Amino acid sequence: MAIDLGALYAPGIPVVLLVAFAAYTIYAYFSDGLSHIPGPAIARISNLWKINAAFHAEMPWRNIALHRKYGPLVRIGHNMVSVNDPEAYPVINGFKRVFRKTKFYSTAEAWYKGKPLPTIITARDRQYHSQLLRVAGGAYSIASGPQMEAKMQPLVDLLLSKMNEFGQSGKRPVNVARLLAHFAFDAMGIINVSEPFGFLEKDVDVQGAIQAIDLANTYFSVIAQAPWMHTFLLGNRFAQSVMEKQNPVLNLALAMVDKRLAAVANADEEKKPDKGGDFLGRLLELNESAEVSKAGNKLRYEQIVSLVLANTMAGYATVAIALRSILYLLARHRDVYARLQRELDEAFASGALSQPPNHTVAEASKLPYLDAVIVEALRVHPVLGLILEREVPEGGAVLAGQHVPEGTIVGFNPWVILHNTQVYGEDADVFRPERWLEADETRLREMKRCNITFGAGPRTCQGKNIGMMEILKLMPALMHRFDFALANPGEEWQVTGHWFTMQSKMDMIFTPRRQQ
Ligand code: HEM
Repeated sequence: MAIDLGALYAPGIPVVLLVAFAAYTIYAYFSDGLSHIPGPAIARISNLWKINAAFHAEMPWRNIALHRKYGPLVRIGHNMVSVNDPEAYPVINGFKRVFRKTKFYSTAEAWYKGKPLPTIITARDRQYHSQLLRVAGGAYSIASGPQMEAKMQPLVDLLLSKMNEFGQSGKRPVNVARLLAHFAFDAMGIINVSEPFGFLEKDVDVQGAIQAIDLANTYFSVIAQAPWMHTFLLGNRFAQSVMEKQNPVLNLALAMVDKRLAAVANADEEKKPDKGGDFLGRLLELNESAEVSKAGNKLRYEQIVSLVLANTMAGYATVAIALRSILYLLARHRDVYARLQRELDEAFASGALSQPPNHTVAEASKLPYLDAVIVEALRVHPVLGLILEREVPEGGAVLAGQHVPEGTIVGFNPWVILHNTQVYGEDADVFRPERWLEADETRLREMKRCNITFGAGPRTCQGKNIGMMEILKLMPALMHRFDFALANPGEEWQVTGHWFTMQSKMDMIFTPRRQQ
């Protein structure tokens, strides 16, 4: 009699699968030593929760909701804990016991000559990062000085004239999200090499760089939730042999560096490009200094390119997002708008702000309500929407009273901590600049301590002063020249909850306030 092998094995296969699944679940649940930390069931055994949240571009809001349900520590993936406790802040972001960045960041690296090119933002190795920072640190400070402010002025003027031109003096809606992206990208050309790329002037996405960053933002936000996936997709020699040469942002960075190096090499002493006048000039100058050589920190060509590349990506996206938030939130909150307008008008009338277009960043930074509006807009809508991942070092750590083993991925999502109701009040989700002016001393100190708009600790933002310079240069001039309002006030803007929390669908009408 023939034996039907299929019939014999058929009931066995589901049982084997079930047992294997149960064994994996128990292993995954306990193996990372985090079973005492609460979180959604799926996040306790896999990375599916966070991949799903990133895939749907909803990480900021889902991450906030989890903390409101489970408390200050939430397990959001295998071996990963999201933190929302101000006391854990100095532990994770301290200078003494550094929690290094995770592989999450490596997936954002461009490739150059067949290898990933770590930047000052993505670098995980402490020594490598320190070398970049030791040389470049000085270049970030000079780029926000008065010389740079003067170089930025024509770009501000151009933006205002484009708002008027495209809006036909207040008669047509303007795609302001696009204009601000063009402004912010050109601003990085000025910061790096004193020259805009031409986004604003020509109203084009130069070399498709903005589209490339948008695509990279989507890819990175999802894939970085399980970095091993990157190796099988774009993080390998085969994919990069096709893609490397077609990376428009890398190509822009290479072109900036090559052009400057050629100018330096060819010009006679008197015609040499203004050395300290922009980021790259100052960087090259510092890199040639005896001090840098003596300390063995001299940067190689590709490291210089990586710094210019990092600035271009980070500086464009963050400032574009910040400016969009400020404009949109002002347009939505007319009482705030009116109060800010009064402050600016009085400042122009009294001379506290010089007459446009000559007001300075130093003058604008003294206006309390303008400052509160900017800080509050960046708090309500942080530019980064994912966790700033860090690895718990040897010996583990105590976070929110719980032991977390070494090797665990931990971190703060700016959206979570900046919407923390214990720190910012029960109305933490509301845009209310007054909270920064009304808070008593203790509360204000805590609000500032938890303000990770620009990151924190050893990996804090190097371009903060540059970003603030752009915002403070633009906002008073814009509000002096135009009244602005949403073209479609009945519709919400669109926000992408990825790494860069990009916004769109916020067209506005810009009505000239004075005779031009
Ligand atoms: C409103 C504007 C900006 C905001 C809100 C912002 C925010 C941030 C945040 C949150 C981080 C930390 C990221 C992390 O821990 O993973 C960061 C890092 C960084 N940002 Fe910015 N940024 C802004 C503008 C800029 C500009 C204009 C530049 C360049 C000119 C820049 C260059 C950098 C660099 C180089 C780092 C990495 C620092 C390091 O790891 O050593 N940022 N930024």
